[in-house]
Amino acid sequence: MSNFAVEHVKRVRSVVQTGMDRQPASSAAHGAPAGGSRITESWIRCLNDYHLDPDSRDDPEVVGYTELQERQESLADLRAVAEVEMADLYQQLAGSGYAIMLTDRDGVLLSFFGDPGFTHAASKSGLMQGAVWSERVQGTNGMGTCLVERRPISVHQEEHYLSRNIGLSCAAAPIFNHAGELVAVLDASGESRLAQQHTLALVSASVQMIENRVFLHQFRNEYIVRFHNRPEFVGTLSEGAIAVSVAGRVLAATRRALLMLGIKSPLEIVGRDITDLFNISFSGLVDCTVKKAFHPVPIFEIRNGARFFAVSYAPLPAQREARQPAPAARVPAADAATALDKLQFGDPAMLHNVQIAKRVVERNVAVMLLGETGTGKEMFAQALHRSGSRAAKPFVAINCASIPEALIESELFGYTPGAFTGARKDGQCGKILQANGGTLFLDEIGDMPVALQTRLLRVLEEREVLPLGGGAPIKLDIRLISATHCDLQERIGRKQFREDLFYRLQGVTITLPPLRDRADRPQLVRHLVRQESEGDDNVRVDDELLAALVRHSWPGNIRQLRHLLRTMIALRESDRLTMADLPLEFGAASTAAASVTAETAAATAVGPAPDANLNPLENAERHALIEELTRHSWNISTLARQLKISRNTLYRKVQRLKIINPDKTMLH
Ligand SMILES: Nc1ncnc2c1ncn2[C@@H]1O[C@H](COP(=O)(O)OP(=O)(O)OP(=O)(O)O)[C@@H](O)[C@H]1O
Repeated sequence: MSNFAVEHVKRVRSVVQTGMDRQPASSAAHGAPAGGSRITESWIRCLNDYHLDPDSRDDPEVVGYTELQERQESLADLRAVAEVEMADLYQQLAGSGYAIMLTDRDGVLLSFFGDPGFTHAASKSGLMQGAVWSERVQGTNGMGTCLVERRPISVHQEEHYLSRNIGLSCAAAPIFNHAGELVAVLDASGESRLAQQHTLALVSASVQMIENRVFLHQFRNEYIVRFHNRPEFVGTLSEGAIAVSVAGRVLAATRRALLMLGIKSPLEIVGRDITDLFNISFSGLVDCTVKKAFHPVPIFEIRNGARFFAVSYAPLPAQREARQPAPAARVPAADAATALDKLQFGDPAMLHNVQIAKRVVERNVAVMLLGETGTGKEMFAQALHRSGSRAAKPFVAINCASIPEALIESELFGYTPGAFTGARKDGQCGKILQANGGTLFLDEIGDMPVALQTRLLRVLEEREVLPLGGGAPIKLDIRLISATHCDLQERIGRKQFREDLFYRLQGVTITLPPLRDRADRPQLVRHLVRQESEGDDNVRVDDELLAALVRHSWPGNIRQLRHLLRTMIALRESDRLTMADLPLEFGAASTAAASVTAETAAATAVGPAPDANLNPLENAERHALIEELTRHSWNISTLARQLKISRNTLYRKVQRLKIINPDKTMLH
């Protein structure tokens, strides 16, 4: 234990045992925490009620993947609103080393936006999705203590109970639903030594915004009365809002509304007529608002006669329709949010991308995805497709770079029977038509031959297809998503890409960040480990390995990372993956220098010479497999059993990776 930690533990015990909590907050010199009695009371709970060891070195408690998903889904509406505010808050605090987090009522961390400099360190102390930050588990801390106290709180460095958390400064505020139940906590945590008052004010303002937005969303099908004692504040963060039924009965009110009206609990007013609250009939307020063109009108509160200014908003026509049962093929909005949300784990650029995508889900805007190979362009396209009302219709992907030029035309447009020599007798329905009603994903669009670009442009403009070899034109209804890793502007300059097609394809452009720039790499690694181990929560990556993976430059992006993890999981000796599980090539590259590319790594590898026809990752896998085969005397059956894969799978791997037994005997 460091001296610092020893001192901290002594201080915690002494404060708790000698009852120094009764000293004034200014007595910090005597050992009492600067945060005063609230912190001391929390320390007492931690020691006396939860029996927590202030120097506990236990791993942070993290819930399983399925449980995390269930918890996230049960707060889907709140998260959708909160994440927009979290992104804003993150921007406001950008550069100050803060992460913004949302926990549910049990302190389970559901959403995380990290500062790149802080994310990795944060994940070591358990600031990551799924981690439990209740006071009972993590001792005095922003999120957990806020949950116990049900009010905003700052917990600054040594005020934390566990010595392992004393590097952190947290500002947390509770989020309540309209029934007055505490449903979540918003928190900003960082390693800054600066005071927290400013941060706490920002966090509290964000919470108010979240509560207001969730309220307006939840009661979007009802009348809403919005009010304030100053007319210019109606419609702002500090307004009060009351949801009212068509009959003029109060359905719910925001916390701010209750505060302004001096009411302690929503139960005091829910179900009552609005005329019990204000000196105006509901229909009178509605008429007056319309007459005054939605300028706030003065109204008087009945109990104390206080004057307010109010506006009554009717449910919008489209929102009224939302009461009708949704058509069967429609995907619920929560699912829509989930497919796109699952693509990111707190990286600000990815979050921004997801937000843009959500905005265009139901608008038929062409989307252009840019990004290096393996950054997830196709996965993003699929999530966008699954998120909208086309989800039940086909998603058809075509890679313009991998089909021979001569075949792209028939692949895309199809042909009628006997259209050309070698054509199938019964003709072929082209990919564009296969995608009709759904989504067409044109990958590597930059590699499409110019003649075909002209044809595609015509199809997009006329919205119909004429199959190769003739036949009647067919009406087209597709959502178009295209992707490329090349610089289309440069191709346009060299006349290799049509400028008019470029503008047609680029209704909205979304740029996927390379893996090396993503702030959520630790969370992404854990997510991929979970997927590759088929949800087995026992398989974990230790800290040293995680640091090496996060440091690596990843020329092949997420694809390369996924393949490496797949190999390591398949070849693992135990469920705790460590540096020893890394293929040698990777280890050499990663420890030699963070910026070394996988190509260089393959060149410096010790062991079997890399095969020039394989990419660096395949060479890494090959190396690992040769080692395992050697250890098992090249006995395929034994190794297959050890790896828990079939002999056939292992044979295929051996062939694909061009592995030959040095004895030249058959593998057995
Ligand atoms: N957000 C993500 N979360 C988890 N896995 C991801 C994510 N994005 C991509 N992947 C994984 O990375 C791999 C590559 O993804 P994808 O094929 O979508 O990339 P791409 O950019 O289309 O690649 P290319 O340009 O080479 O076609 C896939 O295995 C995919 O599962």
